[in-house]
Amino acid sequence: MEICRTKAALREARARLGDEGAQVGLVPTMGYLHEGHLTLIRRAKAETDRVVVSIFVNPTQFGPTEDFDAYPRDEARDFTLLEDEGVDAVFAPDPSEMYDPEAETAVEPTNLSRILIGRLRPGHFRGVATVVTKLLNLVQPSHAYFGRKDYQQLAVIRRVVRDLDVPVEIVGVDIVREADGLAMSSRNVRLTEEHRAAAPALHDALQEGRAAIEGGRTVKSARKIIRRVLQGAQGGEISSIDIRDADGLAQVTGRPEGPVVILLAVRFGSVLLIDNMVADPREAA
Ligand SMILES: Nc1ncnc2c1ncn2[C@@H]1O[C@H](COP(=O)(O)OP(=O)(O)OP(=O)(O)O)[C@@H](O)[C@H]1O
Ligand SMILES: CC(C)(CO)[C@@H](O)C(=O)[O-]
Ligand code: BAL
Repeated sequence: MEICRTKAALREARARLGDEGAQVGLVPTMGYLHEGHLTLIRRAKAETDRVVVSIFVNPTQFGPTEDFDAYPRDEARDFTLLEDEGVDAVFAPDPSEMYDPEAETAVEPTNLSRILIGRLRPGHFRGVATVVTKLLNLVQPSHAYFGRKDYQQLAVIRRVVRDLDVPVEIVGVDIVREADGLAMSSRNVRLTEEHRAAAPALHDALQEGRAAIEGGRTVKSARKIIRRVLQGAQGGEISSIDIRDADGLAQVTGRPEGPVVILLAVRFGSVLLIDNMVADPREAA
């Protein structure tokens, strides 16, 4: 596995990997890898000839009071895991390598990046869209893999690629969960024992919300049910409960007629957990 610290080293590795028209899969991550990340990597391995993983805790997607410094990191362990998965190259640059201090260009879908998580984390999706665009330009993959756990992020990236004619196939991968339903996330290690025990309430609430929508309830009624379940989570502070059109994330009211996505954000101490689930009333029993 080639370890690339600079953009120049990455471009050289990419040229070698892409010989004879090989298809290249890119899996962008912020490291501290878990089974969710490994599932993305295995999918990339199955669908492409060569796999590049990036590990970069991107400072520009964190707000000034957010957890950039506290974000968990363990590069040595990550490299071992990637080696074991048969990854061909890893890109792990310092922020100073990634960003020219004089850069003045950014990428941001104007509407999609300002709703939902974009309201909770102003500037977040501008940071994500810009760094992902840079990674796509550097690696020039045929396919790039993203988790559905970050549902809005996936929508933002699809929008960017479509609007800017980026020649890549974006692949969404289902959420990988712990046995008790909690969505895997690098930030889960920062939960206290009490908060960790309460956190599966997000998954419980999503399941109840989905059952309500698929049972013909209105959005308002489903939100009420979800709120009640989340209020039982000791130490959890509800940041947002949203039920939106599953494709474009437009607002939905009344009784949904097509697929919707239920999006939750709950704060436990300084850790913001997010999760989501699609509900389709046409699946009603
Ligand atoms: N449980 C999961 N199931 C599927 N994909 C996941 C899961 N967790 C993360 N991913 C995906 O892995 C990629 C890298 O995510 P990232 O490195 O931010 O990990 P993370 O666990 O989401 O961390 P955090 O949410 O704490 O920032 C993203 O595309 C993300 O959606
Ligand atoms: C896509 C990403 C690697 C961009 O920094 C990040 O937002 C993440 O890990 O989901
Ligand atoms: N996986 C989302 C990255 C972030 O929370 O910044």
